[in-house]
Amino acid sequence: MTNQLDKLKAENTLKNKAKSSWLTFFYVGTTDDVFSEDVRRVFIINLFASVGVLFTLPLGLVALYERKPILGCFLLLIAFLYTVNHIYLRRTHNHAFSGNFVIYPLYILMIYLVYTGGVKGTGHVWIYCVPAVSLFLHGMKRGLIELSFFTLALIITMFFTNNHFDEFGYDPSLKSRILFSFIVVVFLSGIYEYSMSRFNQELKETSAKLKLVAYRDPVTELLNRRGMLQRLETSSYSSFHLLLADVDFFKRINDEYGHDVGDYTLVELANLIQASLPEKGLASRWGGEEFLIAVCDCSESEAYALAEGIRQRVQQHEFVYLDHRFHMTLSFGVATMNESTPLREAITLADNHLYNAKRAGRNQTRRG
Ligand SMILES: Nc1nc2c(ncn2[C@@H]2O[C@H](COP(=O)(O)OP(=O)(O)OP(=O)(O)O)[C@@H](O)[C@H]2O)c(=O)[nH]1
Repeated sequence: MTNQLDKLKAENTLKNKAKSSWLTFFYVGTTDDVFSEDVRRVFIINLFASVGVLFTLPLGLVALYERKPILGCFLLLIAFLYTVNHIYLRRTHNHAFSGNFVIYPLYILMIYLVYTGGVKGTGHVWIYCVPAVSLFLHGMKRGLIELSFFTLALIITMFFTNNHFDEFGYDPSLKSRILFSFIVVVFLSGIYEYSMSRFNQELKETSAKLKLVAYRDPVTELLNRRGMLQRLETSSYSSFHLLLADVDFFKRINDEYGHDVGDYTLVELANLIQASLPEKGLASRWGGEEFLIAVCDCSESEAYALAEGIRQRVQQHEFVYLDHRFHMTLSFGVATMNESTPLREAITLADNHLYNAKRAGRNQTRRG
């Protein structure tokens, strides 16, 4: 039984690995934000270019074998261009330029196929992939403009040039059927692209809103505990100072004036703290009436001085809410996070120092 479970687990891990390397190939390593329009375009270009190589390479070889050197070389050139395109995209992630690499050779190839008839007069059957690729790569506006020009080129090639279409014994009405069915595909692809980009936009907005709710405190609009931890844990700084502040006797404000005044006090305190922060300082609402501040690029004494500055500023500030006027004070605990003191340990230290500040009578700053 355990053996079977282990086997199943190993199989799943292998499957996941295969899946992620497959995705990494098409996303060229940019799978972090799959809602991003840029990432979506990179994915589509790569997917299309890869499918393109899969088709143009064997068809090019077949064309060469059937002694159609121009068509064969054209197809092989496209297979080569699409392969180079993947390498270029992988290195630069520049999808705007890379998209042109995919679409313009495709337009030319399609017109060429319609003009010459391709292999045994089947060239025109490939034009239906153009609308989807064009709209995917260039979006609605530019895609539709380019498709109008392409349709015009198609009309000229089919109806006004001495093309090879008639050589294959097709019914003359087939040309107009090809044109109309192509326009229908343009229309359907347009609808699909429009709904996809709207859906994507809404998904992005919802995701941004959810992130805001998940990482921000709605009362003070500061980062909340989760947001602050995420910022600190992913910070590129190997050392910073933590200033943990707790409002003294905050319960009395709620009890005396009500919860609304309590909320107003928290907002006012958040504003005072934000206004006192240095350029690289970060403030958060750590808990009920606790604020955690992080500062870097300064000495421990400077971090202590900052805590004292905020404490004095708050002490001198008069809080006014309707006809209520009152003063508040803060107690601070300061600690430093560095190579020898990891983040969680530094937070605990700051908390201990804050506790000492409270025990020593409040309205003061303590450090190690
Ligand atoms: N208005 C309001 N009150 C809050 C909020 N979050 C926590 N509180 C209140 O904050 C108060 C914290 O009280 P205590 O933990 O006893 O601390 P304190 O009164 O500040 O006293 P010391 O910390 O010991 O100086 C409680 O009454 C909570 O209800 C909030 O979002 N809004």
